[in-house]
Amino acid sequence: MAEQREMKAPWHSGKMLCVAIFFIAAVITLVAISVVQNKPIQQKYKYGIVLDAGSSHTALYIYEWPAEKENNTGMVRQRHYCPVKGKGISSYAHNSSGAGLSLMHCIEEAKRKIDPAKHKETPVYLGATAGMRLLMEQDPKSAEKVLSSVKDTLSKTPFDFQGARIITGQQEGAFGWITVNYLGENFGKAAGTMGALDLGGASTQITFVSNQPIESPDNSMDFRLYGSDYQVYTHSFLCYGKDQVLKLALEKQLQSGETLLQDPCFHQGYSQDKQFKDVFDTPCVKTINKDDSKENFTHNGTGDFAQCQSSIQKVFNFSQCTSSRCSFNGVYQPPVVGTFGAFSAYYFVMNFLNLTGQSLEDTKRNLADYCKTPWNEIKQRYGERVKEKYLSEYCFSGTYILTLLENGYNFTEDTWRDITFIDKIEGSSAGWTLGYMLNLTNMIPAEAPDTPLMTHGGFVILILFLSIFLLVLLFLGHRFLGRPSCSSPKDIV
Ligand SMILES: O=P(O)(O)OP(=O)(O)OP(=O)(O)OC[C@H]1O[C@@H](n2cnc3c(O)ncnc32)[C@H](O)[C@@H]1O
Ligand SMILES: [Ca+2]
Repeated sequence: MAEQREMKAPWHSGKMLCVAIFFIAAVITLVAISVVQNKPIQQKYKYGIVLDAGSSHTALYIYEWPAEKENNTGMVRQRHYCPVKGKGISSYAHNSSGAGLSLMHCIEEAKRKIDPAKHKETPVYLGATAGMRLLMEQDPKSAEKVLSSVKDTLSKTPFDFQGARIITGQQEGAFGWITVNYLGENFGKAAGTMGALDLGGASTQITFVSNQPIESPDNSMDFRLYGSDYQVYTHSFLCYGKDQVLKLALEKQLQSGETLLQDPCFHQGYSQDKQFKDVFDTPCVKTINKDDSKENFTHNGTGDFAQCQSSIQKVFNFSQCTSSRCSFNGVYQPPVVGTFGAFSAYYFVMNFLNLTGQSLEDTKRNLADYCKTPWNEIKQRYGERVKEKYLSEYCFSGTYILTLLENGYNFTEDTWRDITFIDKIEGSSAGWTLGYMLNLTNMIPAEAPDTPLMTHGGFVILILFLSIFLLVLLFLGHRFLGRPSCSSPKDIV
């Protein structure tokens, strides 16, 4: 017995040491595997640049996303925004080289914002919208020259230039819809998608998933995104952006050949001399100035919301419709359904007027009060912080937005509550640019990406659990079998 006891002590401590070493080695190995396999030590980011060459101005957006997760919904975020100084590229029709030059400041900013090691692999796209569509209609040679100028500038940057083109109204609407639903992480979810309302300077888009079959193929787009099928209704109204509609409304009031215009959409006390050519010199205005002996007219305000609304209604044609139902100008539109995000000028204007989140009735009452306010008072209240041109036009723009939504698209007191005026979602601007880039970089899969079997945290817990289980197993083995598992044969005598 004494001999046996003497033999057991060294074997016992040797075995315990052996078990401990085995356990520690197992934990280290498994945790190392978990770190290497389940989570990269350093997140690698990728970047993409889109220039939105709008009718009123150009803006550069930088997007970034973690390289390993580029197919997951909601991973791409806006990293930087740079507004180009001056007007949109279509304003360079008579000085085309200026169009490319105007982008340089934002390109330099992008070079500083993106790691130089990533410049070569960063795609850059330019998409032009309604301003260039109109210029292409009016003066195609100048439009081509402007496009060449921006292509020339962008191809000389260190980035991977992928093209500068005029996008269609359908694309503009559809990519805006993709952007808001990608950022809202609505794809592949049972709750459904959000419609998109974009109001620019020269065109406006409405895009949503209808609950009825779409009667007109021109207004229908099919997508399969993240494992779900979507049939989207979309329409872009060229000339119904807020700058062009202002011209249409002035044209209607100037038709009598008057040189004094009493405009209910501008504040009482507002008075400016304006040139006829600023109203008539656009392909959106089909009539010509009948009396070209006069260059100027005086634009006075009378500040009357109800009269302003009737004057704006005249720019819509509600009488002809060859489909079962129309919005305006004979364009087919199914009834609006679901929630809507309204961005760009919808947001700028309604946010300034403090008219977001109110009922349709309250919105109208408050806008009527605003329009009634004399111009002097408006200037005193806001003149310091808002550009005078924008300030003078908010009554007109707000009334146009209400008329377009209520009389144009047929939103009612009820469905008005489904509209949210939005600027950004999770820090990224609502607009077509993100959806455009996601599409061109193939970052929206048709099927839902495979979900990882387990989260990183879950994996580490599993490893720890397995380690403890191993330890218990070894302990029980020692206790009941009484055999050392890693001693040398010499020890077991
Ligand atoms: O889509 P298109 O029609 O090509 O035009 P855009 O892209 O240039 O149009 P934006 O959405 O940038 O702007 C829409 C309009 O809102 C105007 N705008 C921009 N900022 C504004 C602000 O703070 N307040 C009022 N209006 C503003 C701008 O001049 C345009 O007339
Ligand atoms: Ca736009």
